[in-house]
Amino acid sequence: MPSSKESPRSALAAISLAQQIAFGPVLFQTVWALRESGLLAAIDSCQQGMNVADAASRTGLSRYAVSVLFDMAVSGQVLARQEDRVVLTAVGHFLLHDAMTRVNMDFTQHVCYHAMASLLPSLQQGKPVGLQVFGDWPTIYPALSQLPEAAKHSWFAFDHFYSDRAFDAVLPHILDLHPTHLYDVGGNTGKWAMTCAAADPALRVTILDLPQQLALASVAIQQAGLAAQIDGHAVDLLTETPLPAEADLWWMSQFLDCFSEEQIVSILQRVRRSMKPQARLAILELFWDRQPFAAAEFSLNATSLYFTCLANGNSRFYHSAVFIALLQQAGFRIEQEFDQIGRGHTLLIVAPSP
Ligand SMILES: C[S@@+](CC[C@H](N)C(=O)[O-])C[C@H]1O[C@@H](n2cnc3c(N)ncnc32)[C@H](O)[C@@H]1O
Repeated sequence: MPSSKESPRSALAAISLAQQIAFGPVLFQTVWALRESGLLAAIDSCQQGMNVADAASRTGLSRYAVSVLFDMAVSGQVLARQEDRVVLTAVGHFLLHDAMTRVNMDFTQHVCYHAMASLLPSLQQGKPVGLQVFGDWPTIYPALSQLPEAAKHSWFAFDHFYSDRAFDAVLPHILDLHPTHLYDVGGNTGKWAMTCAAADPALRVTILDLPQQLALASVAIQQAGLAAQIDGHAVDLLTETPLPAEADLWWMSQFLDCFSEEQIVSILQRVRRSMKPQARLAILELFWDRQPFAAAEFSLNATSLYFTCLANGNSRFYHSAVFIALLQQAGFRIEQEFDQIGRGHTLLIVAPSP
């Protein structure tokens, strides 16, 4: 995949990439069918590769079905032909075995695929028109607990895949601040709250989130036996409801990217007004400009369009300079900054400006 800084070198390479884009959804569904039918795994298990007849008898698919899948997958460089057999290419190997690729494909198929056909009207109207695939909701957040099972599972797996890996890496930085009461703003299913509570039994954690999310989180917290340390505060951060003011550390992980620039400034200004003078705000975010790999930048920019089409119509993964300017506009200054936490996250420790 060329990065945003490279273009295909020749006209032939460029028109070839253009065809891959033109038929991109077809290749995606081909790989999905290969994976879900068990064909990718079956081919992987045969050292000598697999021919059409063997593949048909292993999967119950017709020879016709196997042959069209094989031909497309060879053209898409997922499979390679060796005489009358096919083997997995390196791309096919990652499509089958790589956990990140699987989580991304599941999210694309179960959450985004049908909705993305409404990208243009979503952009034109500034609303997540694609969300209508799942029902009549203003944003995806109050709908999360009621999505169809496959979409719900894939949404949470996608969200957790990235934040879980960052949580372990970021925990020592947070414990270094010696918080006594932490507000986990947009705490979702309570994973971070539970990670912190388990790491420091003296720490109190309050999750601030929409009531629907708190209901999901409280079940997990009860099950983990951490209800004495973790409580919840139901709040819609997009309303002017007063915020609690007890915490010495406010925490926002993959939260502010759920909002537009104006909403981010408004939320941060309200948090700043509620913060105790010595309190700090820790922000864990993904910035597309701080990714070391072109594929990571590509994935973040693709996910921004999920925000456009399905989440709320006006949010995105930001360029770090844009985001930092919003922090400053809301009256915060950066005290500490750590890049490459987990899978491409950045941790910002910020304080209210004097
Ligand atoms: C992308 S999830 C991040 C979850 C978690 N912090 C993590 O790092 O995995 C965003 C969270 O923000 C919450 N949220 C979205 N809009 C909100 C609002 N207007 N008020 C309060 N919470 C909101 C959602 O319910 C969800 O739990």
